[in-house]
Parts: sequence; structure tokens; C-alpha cells
Amino acid sequence: MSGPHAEDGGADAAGVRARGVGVTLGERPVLADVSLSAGRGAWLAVIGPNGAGKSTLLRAVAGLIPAEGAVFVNGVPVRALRPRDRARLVAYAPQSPALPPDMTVYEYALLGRTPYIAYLGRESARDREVTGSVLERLDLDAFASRPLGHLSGGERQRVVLARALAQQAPVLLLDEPTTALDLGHQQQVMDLVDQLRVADRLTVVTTLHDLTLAGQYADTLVLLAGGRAVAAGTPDQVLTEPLLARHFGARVRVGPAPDGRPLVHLVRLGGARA
Ligand SMILES: Nc1ncnc2c1ncn2[C@@H]1O[C@H](COP(=O)(O)OP(=O)(O)OP(=O)(O)O)[C@@H](O)[C@H]1O
Repeated sequence: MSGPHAEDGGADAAGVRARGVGVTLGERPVLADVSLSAGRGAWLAVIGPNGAGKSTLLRAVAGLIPAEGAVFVNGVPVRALRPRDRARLVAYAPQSPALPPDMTVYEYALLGRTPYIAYLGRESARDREVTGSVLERLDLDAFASRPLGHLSGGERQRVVLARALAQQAPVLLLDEPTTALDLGHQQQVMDLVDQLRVADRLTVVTTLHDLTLAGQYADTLVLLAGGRAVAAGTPDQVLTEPLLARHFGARVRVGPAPDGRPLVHLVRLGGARA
């Protein structure tokens, strides 16, 4: 996309570019000088200990909070976009948003189509088709008429993802999309996002606590600690025993999975089993 505010407007600008991002919340500096870049079809995972600033970074990239520095989506400064235009470019699934308890799963997922529906207009057949298909792919079609207040934590998490996927934006920002999910649904969600990334050349940026999952799916990892990017690179470069020990205070072993990507295991402290 190009335009009066575009950085360069060329194909190289597709995806997300953030430079020198700093955020202060209340009086507290929460992020300082963070840069990242994820082009079309790339998957970038933001990892780091609790309170490192991962969710704040995602919200800054989504253009939802003011930030120092610059965030470009498809070459356009994200804060310069009107909400409706921004929602067509960037879909953001927060970690645990407040959900209206009486709204149904279908109605909530359909909210993802809002940027395509005329003001005071009704949804089209296409909007209903996209919403129905996303619910089906997330195993939620049987829940379509259930009120949100009657769902389990994992079902709620999938509904939040469904709304973001129904948005069909080229940039997908997912904050901890798998924390409440069982093993099968973790794989289903990650594989679905991966299929969409490949098929539609989406740019995916996600925070993840599960480091093995991050290393399995992302091409690039950014490790945040204390509001700063302390490491960035391929999973092999970032998921190392010394870096994880230093920044998570965790004793881990890192070894290769059958596909060569790193697997991170916690090492039990306190000696041998009794
Ligand atoms: N509104 C706020 N005012 C002041 N500080 C805040 C505010 N919101 C968050 N913070 C602080 O900002 C820091 C970063 O928070 P953030 O939620 O981005 O961390 P995170 O890396 O996503 O953490 P977690 O892994 O626990 O989800 C934390 O220390 C948090 O306490």
C-alpha cells in the first residue's frame, strides 16, 4: 500500500516494521528502543519473561497505544490509519479480552467483519460465509449459538481467534493464542494460522510463552527482557541455554527436534527423584 504517509510504498514495505519503539504506561517506561521486522509470509514470535513488555509491544504494533519511534504496516504509519482502515490491515487478538456474556459465539466472530460492513448496514452473504468457515475450522461450529458466558477458557480463546481470523487482514497479531488450549487445540490453532500464513502470505506476529512452540512455528524470535530486545534471530540463535538461563532465570536443556528445530526442556531443580 502507498499513500501520502507511506514509508516507501514498495513491495518491500509489506508486513510490519517497527523502529525504536518506546512506551510509557502511567509513569513507568515499559518498552524502550525495540525494533522488529516481519515481511509478507513471515512468522515472528515475541518471547520473554512475565512483565517483559510483550503484550505492550503487540498493542503498540497494532496502533492501539501511543508509542515513541515508528511502526509501519505495509509501509504506512499504523497510528495514521483510521480505525476502519487499520482493521482491514491488522487483526489483533488480545490475550484475554472482556467478552459480553450474552453475545453468541457467532455474533462475536461476525464482529471481525465490521470493517467490511457499511455504517448502519447489514452483513453480506460473504461475511456470513467467512465467519461460518472460520468457526468450522476452529471446531466452534457446534457452539455458534452459545452465549459467550457459557464457554470454557479454551473455547473463549478460540472464539477470540475466530474473530481475528474473520477479519481477513494481511497482518495477524496474536497475544498468547494457545495458553488456555489443550494439546490438540494448540496444534490445531498453530497449524491453522500457519496454513493461512502460507496460503495468503500473511504476516504473523505472536507472543508465546511456550518456547518450543515458538521455535517450531516462527522463523524469527525476538527476546524481550525488562522492556528491551535483548536477542533476535532464528530459533537456534535465540533459544540457547545461556540466554534462557540469563533472562528467564530457568535451568533448561535445549536439543534438536526431529525436524532440527530446538526443543526446550525444563531441568528439574533439587537433585534426583526420591
Ligand atoms: N497500565 C499500566 N500502567 C503501568 N504499568 C503497566 C500497565 N500495564 C502494564 N504495565 C506494566 O508493564 C510491564 C509490561 O507489561 P506486559 O503486559 O506488556 O508484559 P508481558 O511481557 O506481556 O507479561 P506476561 O508474560 O506476564 O503476560 C509490566 O511490568 C506491567 O506491570
